[in-house]
Amino acid sequence: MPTPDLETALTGARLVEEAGALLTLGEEPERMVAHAFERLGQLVPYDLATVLLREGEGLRVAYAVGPLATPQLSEARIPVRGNLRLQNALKARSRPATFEEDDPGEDTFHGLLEMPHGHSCLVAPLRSRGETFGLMTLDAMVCRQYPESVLHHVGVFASLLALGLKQAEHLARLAERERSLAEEVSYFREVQRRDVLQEPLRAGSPAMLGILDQLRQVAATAATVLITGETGTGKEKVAQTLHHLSPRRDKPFIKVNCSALPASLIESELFGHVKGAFSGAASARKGRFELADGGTLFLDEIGDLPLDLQPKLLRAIQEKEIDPLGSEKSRKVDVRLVAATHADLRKAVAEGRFREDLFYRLSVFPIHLPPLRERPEDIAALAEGFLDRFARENRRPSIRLPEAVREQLEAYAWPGNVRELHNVLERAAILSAGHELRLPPGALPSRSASERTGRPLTWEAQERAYLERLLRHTRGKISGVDGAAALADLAPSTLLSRLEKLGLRPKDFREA
Ligand SMILES: Nc1ncnc2c1ncn2[C@@H]1O[C@H](COP(=O)(O)OP(=O)(O)OP(=O)(O)O)[C@@H](O)[C@H]1O
Repeated sequence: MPTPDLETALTGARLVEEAGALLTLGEEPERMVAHAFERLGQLVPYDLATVLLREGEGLRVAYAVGPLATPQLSEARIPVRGNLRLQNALKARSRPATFEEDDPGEDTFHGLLEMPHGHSCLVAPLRSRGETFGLMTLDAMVCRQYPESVLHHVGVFASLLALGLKQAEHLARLAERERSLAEEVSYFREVQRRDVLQEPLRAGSPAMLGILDQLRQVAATAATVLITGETGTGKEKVAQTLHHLSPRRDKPFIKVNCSALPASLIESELFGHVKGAFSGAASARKGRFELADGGTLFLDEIGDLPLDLQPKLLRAIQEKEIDPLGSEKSRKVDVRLVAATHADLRKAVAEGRFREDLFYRLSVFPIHLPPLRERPEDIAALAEGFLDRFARENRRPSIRLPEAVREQLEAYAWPGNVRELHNVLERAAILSAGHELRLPPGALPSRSASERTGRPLTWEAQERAYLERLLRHTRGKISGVDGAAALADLAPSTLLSRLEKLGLRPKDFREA
């Protein structure tokens, strides 16, 4: 028959063994603490068991279990100042201690719980790497519940509990870090994918060649650049080119479209947020400013940036510092800012929709992209670039741009600018079977004279335009009284040979 002391020692050893197993299971911390304390209760009964973690000058109730664990206790703050027992327990070399609470002022949960005079308490330090990061406490309503003999086992239990808590904390931090890294990696993959498709800026007109010169000069500096121009004129292309010409080319080029995001999201998208900054912010997130650190941040449609965010952007540019949402600390960022807009920012300033100070700060180096109709000399270079890319991407032999088609393209007004040119050429390339580009009928919607450039068409382009209209009118019919030859007052064979010379096929107009 074991003596009571021996029995306590055996139960203690078993308990510590079991608690050790529970605390290294890698369970979610709440469950782990609850399970471990349940085992401990078999050796040292309690009405309240808690884990108190150091926070600022005091302690915070992180976990509380047992019949006395009221909701009021959870997350409650416990002052340490003026409480000698807690101060001693938190000292570097403190050991688990038991005492009877006779001075209500010394009571750990004073003001939170009503405990009888002289009830039993036990406090043990929680340590990691030599630092006491918290305390574990046991309280029982009755007197003399905790004999000195259990202190050793409670001490070993507390060490295991400390290890378990720290492990849980590290695992959570790792998981969070992994999640945020995965997000960054997928973001950069996307950016890189776009960069791989990156094509050089094409220029043939004096205006664009001049802009290219300006880009080379300003690229070397850190100056903010404002690019203006109609939609589709190549503002983003120019911003990318600036980045590639600059010493920042190996760092990220990050784009934010200020009009694509709801106003409520732009702030956190640009500047990031800390965990819990707003409901739904389950974890911290880096903003685009930080993602662009060392590189270039391209703010497209800057005219749509909400007025109340404009001072924050101004501060980011001037102080090179950002304040993530919910954070008390500013962060330094080294970002080259390029902004673009199709809107008239001066007008927006005059109407009070855009801050004047921000406008001046952004337009240190303005670049205006003229509409494509004002620089037809770019069209051949652009078209050849698009056709090369199309052939490469589709593994097709290269497609030539016939002179007559080029002239037609140059005579068109391009309301959608370079983007429209790209789309028209892509469609034409798909429909052209041979090595020469053929514009399908109706590829360039005809516009009223006032919408055109005013530049007279060449003879050939004029002839093509006429013949296309003619064939559309007769739905590809050549002979007969209502055929195209009769209407044009030409012999059918003459008409056919002209059509052939221009690469026009009557059958293309039949279904049109
Ligand atoms: N000079 C150029 N050389 C080669 N490609 C160009 C050039 N200008 C524009 N592009 C191409 O034309 C398309 C439209 O250009 P981009 O997206 O840069 O225009 P944008 O002015 O930023 O348009 P938006 O105002 O609608 O955002 C893109 O595919 C772009 O790569």
